[in-house]
Amino acid sequence: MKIVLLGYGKMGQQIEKFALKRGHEISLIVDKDNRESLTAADLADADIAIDFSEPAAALSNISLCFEADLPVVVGTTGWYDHLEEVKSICIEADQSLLYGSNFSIGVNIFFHVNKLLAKAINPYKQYDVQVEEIHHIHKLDAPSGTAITIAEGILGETDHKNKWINDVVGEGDELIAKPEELLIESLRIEEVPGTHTVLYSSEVDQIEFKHTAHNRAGFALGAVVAAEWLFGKKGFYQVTEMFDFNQA
Ligand SMILES: NC(=O)C1=CN([C@@H]2O[C@H](COP(=O)(O)OP(=O)(O)OC[C@H]3O[C@@H](n4cnc5c(N)ncnc54)[C@H](OP(=O)(O)O)[C@@H]3O)[C@@H](O)[C@H]2O)C=CC1
Ligand SMILES: O=C(O)C1=N[C@H](C(=O)O)C[C@H](O)C1
Repeated sequence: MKIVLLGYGKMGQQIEKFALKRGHEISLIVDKDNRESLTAADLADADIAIDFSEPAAALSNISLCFEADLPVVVGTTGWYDHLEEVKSICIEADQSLLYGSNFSIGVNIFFHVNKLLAKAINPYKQYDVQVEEIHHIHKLDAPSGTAITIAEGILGETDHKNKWINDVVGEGDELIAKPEELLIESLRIEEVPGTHTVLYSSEVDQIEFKHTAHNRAGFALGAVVAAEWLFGKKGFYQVTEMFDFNQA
């Protein structure tokens, strides 16, 4: 496939390596030198775009791909307040988009087991639940998209919580969650690629369910595999739809 990379930072550069290894061609890299002048015509020659840019850029990049009739895989997080709006536009305009807060296989298994765990613990009211995410200090959004997906997975299976709230440790006063609120605690530490933990605590014990990314390779390979999966399809998809264990 001829791939356009929208964003050429930490992720864009790793995605390029995996795309080339899997026999694809990078037909255009959009970075700070050409992004202001980019038009739909510049994308005409490509088969698919992969966007790992930044929260404020994702919506305009998606619009440009739709205008160019170009399927797009969106790994950028921090724009999910607009998800329903983008979904409607995508479907009405007969376009193709796949998005995911996390493309690694490990985290997608984690998403699946997280729901099973929440369902199993739901009858036992003595356990309170909290989500913790740790990322590098350059991250622009909080909570992480992955933490939001984890929290939504728990909210779908528990009777004890009705919404998530976010506390960024060290920013302002510490936020104390009400019993019905699911706290997502965000920590920013040096160059951590991404660590997510779900904690169930009772007076007598604690259950910890944790995923630690050692590097960004799993995210980057997953994004290329997602592009291969989306190519030739029409419609609006989430990365979870690529995995058989979610279809049961
Ligand atoms: N879904 C997943 O599996 C994963 C998602 N992510 C998400 O991907 C995004 C990018 O992460 P990461 O690569 O680490 O971040 P980086 O900051 O390293 O890279 C982002 C790049 O996007 C560029 N950029 C800014 N605006 C635009 C634009 N309008 N068009 C194209 N490029 C633009 C930035 O350029 P400049 O610096 O010049 O402004 C920067 O080079 C984040 O939202 C992150 O949360 C990250 C890892 C995994
Ligand atoms: O910004 C990052 O680095 C990451 N972002 C994604 C997120 O917000 O969940 C995925 C991964 O955790 C790394």
